[in-house]
Amino acid sequence: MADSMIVMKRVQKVIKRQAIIQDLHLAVEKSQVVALLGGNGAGKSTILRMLAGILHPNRGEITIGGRQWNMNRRAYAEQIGYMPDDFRFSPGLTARETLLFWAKLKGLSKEHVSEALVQVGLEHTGNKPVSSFSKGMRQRILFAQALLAHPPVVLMDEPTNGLDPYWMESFVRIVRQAASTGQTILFSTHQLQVAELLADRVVFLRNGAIALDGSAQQIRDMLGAGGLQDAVAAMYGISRTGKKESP
Ligand SMILES: Nc1ncnc2c1ncn2[C@@H]1O[C@H](COP(=O)(O)OP(=O)(O)OP(=O)(O)O)[C@@H](O)[C@H]1O
Repeated sequence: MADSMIVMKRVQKVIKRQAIIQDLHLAVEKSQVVALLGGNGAGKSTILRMLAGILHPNRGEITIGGRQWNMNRRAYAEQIGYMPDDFRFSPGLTARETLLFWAKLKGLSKEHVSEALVQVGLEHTGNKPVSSFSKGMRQRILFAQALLAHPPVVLMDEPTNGLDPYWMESFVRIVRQAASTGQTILFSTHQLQVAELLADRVVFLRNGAIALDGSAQQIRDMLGAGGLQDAVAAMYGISRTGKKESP
C-alpha cells in the first residue's frame, strides 16, 4: 500500500452532518484501471472530488504519487487530470479556445491542444463554439482536458455518459493506451459493460463504503454469476427481471 499511486486511508467525509464516506481504505497501483461502481448517491463523485483536491476529507489521509494535497498543493495537482461529471463551459469559446485556456493554466503549448483535439476526434470542429456541441462532444472536450498534460493519474467522473458506440470504443482504446504507458486511471460509471471491458479492477460502493472489490472475473467467481450484471443483481438482491427478491 505504501508504494501505491493512489492511497486513501481511513477517509471520512461529512456533508451537512451526514457521513457520506465512511472509513474508506483504497489503494490503486500504478497503471491500474479501476472502475468505481455503485447506485445513485453511493459516494463515487465525492471520492473523485476528494482525490482531485476539490473536497477535503474530515478525517483520514489521501496520498497521490506519495504527495499530500495539504503539503504542496501544486505538486499534488500537477499529477492529476480530472474529468468532472458536469461542467459549465464558457458559452462564447470554441473547443480549441477552451482547451487552450486549460493548456495555459498547465503551462502547455498549442501543440498539446492540437494533439488532444485529434485524439478525441474534434480536429475539424475545434473552431466551433462549445455551445453548439452535443453532450457527447462536450464529454470528449473534458476527456481531452483530463489527458492534456499526460498526468500520472487520471480521474474521471462518468466519462462515457453520452458517448456514441464509436466513441465508446475509442474511449476504451485511449484509456488502455494511457494505462500501457504507465498512467493510473480511476473512473466512475453506471455502465457495467464499460467496467467489464476496461477495468482491471472493479470497486462497488454502497452508502459510502466499499461493498465489493476485485477483478470482474473474481467478482463473477465470488458471486457465482454469469456476468457482472448478474453479479451486481445478486449483490443487491435483484432478480433478472429487475424486481427486488423477497429476503
Ligand atoms: N453538496 C452537497 N450537499 C448535500 N449532500 C451532498 C452534497 N454533495 C453530495 N451529497 C450527498 O452525498 C451522497 C453521495 O453523493 P455522490 O455525488 O458522491 O454520489 P454518486 O455515487 O456520485 O451518485 P450518482 O451516481 O448519482 O452520481 C449523496 O447522498 C448526495 O446527496
